[in-house]
Amino acid sequence: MATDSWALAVDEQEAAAESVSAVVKTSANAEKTDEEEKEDRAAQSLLNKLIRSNLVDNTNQVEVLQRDPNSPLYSVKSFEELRLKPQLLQGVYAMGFNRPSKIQENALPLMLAEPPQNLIAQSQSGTGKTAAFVLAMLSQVEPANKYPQCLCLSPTYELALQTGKVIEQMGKFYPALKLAYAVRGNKLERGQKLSEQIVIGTPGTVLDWCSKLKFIDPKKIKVFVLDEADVMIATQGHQDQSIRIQRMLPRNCQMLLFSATFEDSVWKFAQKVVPDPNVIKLKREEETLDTIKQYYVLCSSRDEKFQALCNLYGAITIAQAMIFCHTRKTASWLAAELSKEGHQVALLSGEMMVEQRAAVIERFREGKEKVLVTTNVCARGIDVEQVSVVINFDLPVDKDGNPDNETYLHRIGRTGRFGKRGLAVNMVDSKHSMNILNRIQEHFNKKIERLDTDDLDEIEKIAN
Ligand SMILES: Nc1ncnc2c1ncn2[C@@H]1O[C@H](COP(=O)(O)OP(=O)(O)OP(=O)(O)O)[C@@H](O)[C@H]1O
Repeated sequence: MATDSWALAVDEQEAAAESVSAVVKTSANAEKTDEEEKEDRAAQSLLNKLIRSNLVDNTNQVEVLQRDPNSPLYSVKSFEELRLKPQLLQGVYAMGFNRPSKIQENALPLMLAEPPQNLIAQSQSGTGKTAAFVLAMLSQVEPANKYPQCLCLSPTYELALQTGKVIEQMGKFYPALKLAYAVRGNKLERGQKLSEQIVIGTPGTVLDWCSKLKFIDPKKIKVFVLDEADVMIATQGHQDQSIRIQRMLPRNCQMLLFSATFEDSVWKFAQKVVPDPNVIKLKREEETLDTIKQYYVLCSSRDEKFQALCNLYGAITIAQAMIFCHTRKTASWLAAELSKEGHQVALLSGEMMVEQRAAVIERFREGKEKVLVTTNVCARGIDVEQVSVVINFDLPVDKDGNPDNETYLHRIGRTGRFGKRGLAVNMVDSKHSMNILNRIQEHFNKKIERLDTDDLDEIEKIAN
């Protein structure tokens, strides 16, 4: 098709699509609001926890900023060096941990020092932060004392439960140790005092339990952990509540704060909650487009995009692919069409409960399905490492309709550790999306080649 008539056709198509999307936007299936995006951060974090069974590798150096720059930098290569109580070491080994993770190497000696040190630590999810602070809590707790001594704040009930599970596993050789969940809906009788040694909960309920209801005596807390600080501050009110709780704790209480990211707002918050901190940072591995072959295909309609996709599948062997769509509606349509063609398709959709989403990703990861169709919001922050083919059925744009370069990079980029070659195919169906594609090319200064999916020889070539 000549470019002009293509452009004309897609303009008409786009105008029609826009009127449809206006209807979609006002319906319950509308694109996400900022508020929902914030909730998503908690969901994302939970998803990562649910599907992760191993540590995430990272070859970046750990950056350590010690409160006392004169004290020697101490790092451990084994858990024995930490002189943990025997039942704790037993717990660590029972979890299958042989040696400390990269962040644990530096964080554990600081956290277990005498006197215990305050710490702010940032590293991407899956690098062993939870295990590290659970170890710090368990090494200080006195199971014989029947009152709360360690307090851990989590942004949501579900995240609190996940941390609780780690405490239970790691602490299983402490028979007298008990754990309480300070979460909404967990009602205690007035006047009661908690006997559990570790309390984990969400800021609102913990604050009530420490102040109004007095179930916990904050003055007896020895270790205070604030987990997922970046998710925490995204939730209305959590920041203030956390600060109010922190103010009730004794001066010598150890304060620990963990976050996967470290934007300015998190850093400011961290400094308010953790006095005299040591700071540990582990940079996320940089993703690059260097090992990726990038193409675009010109289409004039959604059906043509689908046809192009079928042609790709007909010509090359694709072990596993991830396909990104802009809306849930397109994603469900595409998944249904691909199933009709006989593909084993998994659909990741925003309506699903977080556990259902985790199950879908898990199955895909295990190779039970070969194609994963998803919207961007659903898959943000989730690494499915083995995927070598990524299709942008719709290009990633932000809410103002500008190219979302960061998402583009995250969808198709590879880090050093998965430096395998990959293939990315972008479907372009309007002047507008061509413009987005051009801006993405400019941003990364990387050429995206045109691919004619009607030409089988050409497709075969790209696979080699
Ligand atoms: N030293 C270790 N050796 C082996 N596995 C470990 C070690 N430390 C943690 N793990 C495992 O690695 C995975 C990620 O650890 P963990 O949950 O502590 O990371 P995290 O940084 O807290 O992640 P998130 O931010 O998602 O909570 C878990 O399955 C955990 O059991």
